[in-house]
Amino acid sequence: MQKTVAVLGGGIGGLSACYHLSKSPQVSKVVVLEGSGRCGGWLSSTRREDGAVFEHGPRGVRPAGAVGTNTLNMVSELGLESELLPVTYDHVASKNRFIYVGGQLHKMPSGLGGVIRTSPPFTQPILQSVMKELLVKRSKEEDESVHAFVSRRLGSELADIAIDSLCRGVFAGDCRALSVRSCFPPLYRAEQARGSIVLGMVFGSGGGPVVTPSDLATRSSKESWAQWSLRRGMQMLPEALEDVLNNKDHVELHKHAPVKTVNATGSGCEIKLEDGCTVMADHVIAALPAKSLASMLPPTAQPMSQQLREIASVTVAVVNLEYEGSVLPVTGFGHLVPSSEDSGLLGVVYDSVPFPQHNRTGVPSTRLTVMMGGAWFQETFGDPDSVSEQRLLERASQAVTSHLGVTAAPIWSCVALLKDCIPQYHLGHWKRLESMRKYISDHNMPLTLVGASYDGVSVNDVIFSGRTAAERLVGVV
Ligand SMILES: Cc1cc2nc3c(=O)[nH]c(=O)nc-3n(C[C@H](O)[C@H](O)[C@H](O)COP(=O)(O)OP(=O)(O)OC[C@H]3O[C@@H](n4cnc5c(N)ncnc54)[C@H](O)[C@@H]3O)c2cc1C
Ligand SMILES: C=Cc1c2[nH]c(c1C)Cc1[nH]c(c(CCC(=O)O)c1C)Cc1[nH]c(c(C)c1CCC(=O)O)Cc1[nH]c(c(C)c1C=C)C2
Repeated sequence: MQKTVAVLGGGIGGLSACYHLSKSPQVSKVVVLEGSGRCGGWLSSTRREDGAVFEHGPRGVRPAGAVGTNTLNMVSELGLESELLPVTYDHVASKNRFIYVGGQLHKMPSGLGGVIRTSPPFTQPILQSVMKELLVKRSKEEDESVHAFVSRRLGSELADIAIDSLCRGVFAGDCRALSVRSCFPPLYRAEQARGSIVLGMVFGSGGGPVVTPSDLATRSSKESWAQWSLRRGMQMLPEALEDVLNNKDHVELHKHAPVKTVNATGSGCEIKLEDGCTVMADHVIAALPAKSLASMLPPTAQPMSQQLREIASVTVAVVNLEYEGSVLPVTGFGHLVPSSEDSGLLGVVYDSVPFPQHNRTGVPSTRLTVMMGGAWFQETFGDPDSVSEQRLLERASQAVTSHLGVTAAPIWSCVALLKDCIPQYHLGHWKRLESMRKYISDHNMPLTLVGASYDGVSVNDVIFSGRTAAERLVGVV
């Protein structure tokens, strides 16, 4: 029987689900309901008339692994190949990443030399921690914080500085609260399968999907791409998806359509919008933040809503700055700041280094992005609804001056407050997911969960979750 499917949320996860559903002959109609006036969610780029592009959300996608291959396959199908801006592994933006410790920038150790030598701010060679790791016993715990896991296996110095910074640079989160099992599944699996991260990396630890690469994905691995963006910014990706979907007769894409409630009927679902309209569907794919979905479910689904509400998220202030000329004292991807150095200042991306194509044309300039807040937003800036743009701009400019010695004032800036933009997979996240999915199955709910709140926050993970949901629904996997 053919199905009508409603996709709630037109972020990259919802668009990906819709794209894959729209290819199936088993789906007669797909209705996407997006609450805001644009699709794409956190993929948002400002394009200036002089050619400059500024990213407010993601700025680079990794081509590695099955999920990276899957995204490149979609990019190829969308005809975006000529718009790609690849950055290879031998590019300075891939080789140089810095951390700001003790008031100074330090290059993160990389390559064999970096692992053998003692590189400040670390007080011993990383190789020493790696050798000792082989001897550490496997844990019997079902989950552990990222900090506890790394302290136990690699020592507290790496946990306090490197892993603390990494968790801020990916989740804007606190490694003492984040779950290793859910945030870094390959690390967890390596210990479970091989008894060691190092052995897991060398011999593999199983798990993970397999995706057949397109010519584009094959080219990316032959050419050693470390990351990629698009000529007119990451927003090109949802725009291209939207174009394709708008040209399909059986797809309806509604913007300004905030969903209020979702109720299971005997044979499907009734979706009520804020404006009073009703949409009926055989199945619902919810590609919304967990908290938003929780507020839509009926009181009878309280155990499910409760679990959804337990998936926290953090607010990040993203400040784009543009400077006249070349102002950076170092060159690389950017720098991260461990929480012990300055908890409210997460890091600075040197956007002009990986993607100089996004600089304004003609006149030299430097584009930087300062990211602030995350798990430390409230203690640093107070209530997100009360903090002024001026305060955020001043804090960001100050950081550029003190960390990078840039004394000139920015010639252009943009402050964006991204409320609840990155979900936090806290300890026990895997159990919450298992229990929610069991609840859905036990109650025969015509509902699938998609998006960053569940199985990975990267653009690749979210796109893959949309595809998996669509394919499971139509019985491909
Ligand atoms: C600052 C920042 C930097 C990042 N950097 C990177 C990076 O470099 N690389 C990378 O891979 N990933 C990065 N990410 C992560 C990635 O961008 C996100 O995890 C991903 O875009 C989330 O997609 P989503 O579709 O799950 O959710 P969202 O983008 O949140 O989409 C959900 C959609 O649902 C809509 N919605 C909400 N409520 C309702 C309602 N009631 N009714 C209807 N619609 C509703 C929203 O308007 C939104 O469009 C970054 C994220 C942020 C915030
Ligand atoms: C300073 C804050 C942040 C910076 N980027 C993000 C935050 C919160 C968000 C983010 N960055 C990445 C991802 C996707 C993860 C993935 O699995 O692909 C997300 C959600 C990519 C990323 N950025 C950094 C790392 C180490 C990674 C993981 C993938 C990779 O190795 O490329 C480091 C990093 N992020 C930021 C800075 C300033 C920085 C390091 C110098 C900004």
